Amino acid sequence: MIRTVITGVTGRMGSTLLRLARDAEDLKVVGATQRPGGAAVGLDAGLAARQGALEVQVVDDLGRALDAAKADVVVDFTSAEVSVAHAKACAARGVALVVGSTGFTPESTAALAESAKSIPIVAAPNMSVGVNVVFRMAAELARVLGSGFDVEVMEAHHRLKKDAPSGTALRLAEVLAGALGRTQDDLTFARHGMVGARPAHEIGVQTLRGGDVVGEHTVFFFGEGERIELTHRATSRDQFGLGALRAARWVVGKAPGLYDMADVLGFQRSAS
Ligand SMILES: NC(=O)C1=CN([C@@H]2O[C@H](COP(=O)(O)OP(=O)(O)OC[C@H]3O[C@@H](n4cnc5c(N)ncnc54)[C@H](OP(=O)(O)O)[C@@H]3O)[C@@H](O)[C@H]2O)C=CC1
Ligand SMILES: O=C(O)C1=N[C@H](C(=O)O)C[C@H](O)C1
Repeated sequence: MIRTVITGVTGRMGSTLLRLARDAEDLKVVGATQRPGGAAVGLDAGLAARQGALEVQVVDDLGRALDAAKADVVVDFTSAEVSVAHAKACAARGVALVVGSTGFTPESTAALAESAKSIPIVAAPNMSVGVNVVFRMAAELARVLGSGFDVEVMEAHHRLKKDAPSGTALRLAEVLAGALGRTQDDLTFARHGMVGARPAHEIGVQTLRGGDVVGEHTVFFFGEGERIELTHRATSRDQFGLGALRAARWVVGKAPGLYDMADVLGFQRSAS
């Protein structure tokens, strides 16, 4: 049994993860957290996530949850800032970590990498198998099509999403830039006013927000007289959750390092 702690259990992903983990035969949920002052603190985690009772009490501090339960792994979908603090709590106790949070800055990424010097961490902006295949397909298309096609990324998410563009769209843009020999400086995140003709080197990233959209990403390759669109549509959060639990099984017992879903899926080996 892999002893698992889920953070942010009343969140959209936290409650999804709790349901999927309790249904998994090889995982045991031994801890659950919510932010300090959250209404679920002190309640049964299953009931707090609007599911059946689990007999695990929600606590407001990951360190305390880890001290109370001998955990193998923490699965964390909260926010970048909170995930950095959670990584420190895991590093102090030698517990492996899976991070799905997005909105990382270069500073928070560096802080996560610091914790990954003492524990194995899988961090990925999108844990679905489909999206990770799309990353590879997008890079391949960009390489094959080359500079004759204008590349744009568009993402759509529900109205409650806090960060923009999505972590997935940012990763797509980085992957495309890498494949085309371009850099972060070539990414354009908004256009408004007299912006002039589109420079060939640009990679545009556009954000839509509304309703209950789970997550949609399209890469457009606009050519002369033709275009290619590569789209992934998530219609359920379960694929993110199942991917995260696959990462949780994989990461336990690995050497310290910062890993990606590509490592989990066997696409590459790139601990840093
Ligand atoms: N990698 C992937 O595949 C995916 C990544 N994501 C990312 O995961 C993150 C969460 O998304 P989502 O579930 O939709 O967001 P939610 O806002 O629904 O969930 C986040 C939860 O974390 C809780 N939280 C905040 N601070 C703490 C803390 N200190 N300790 C414990 N819990 C805390 C929040 O509580 P409260 O609301 O009370 O503040 C909330 O319940 C986002 O960054 C999102 O982009 C989402 C889907 C897939
Ligand atoms: O916040 C979300 O909902 C999602 N966030 C991730 C992102 O920012 O890429 C992944 C997924 O699309 C859902």
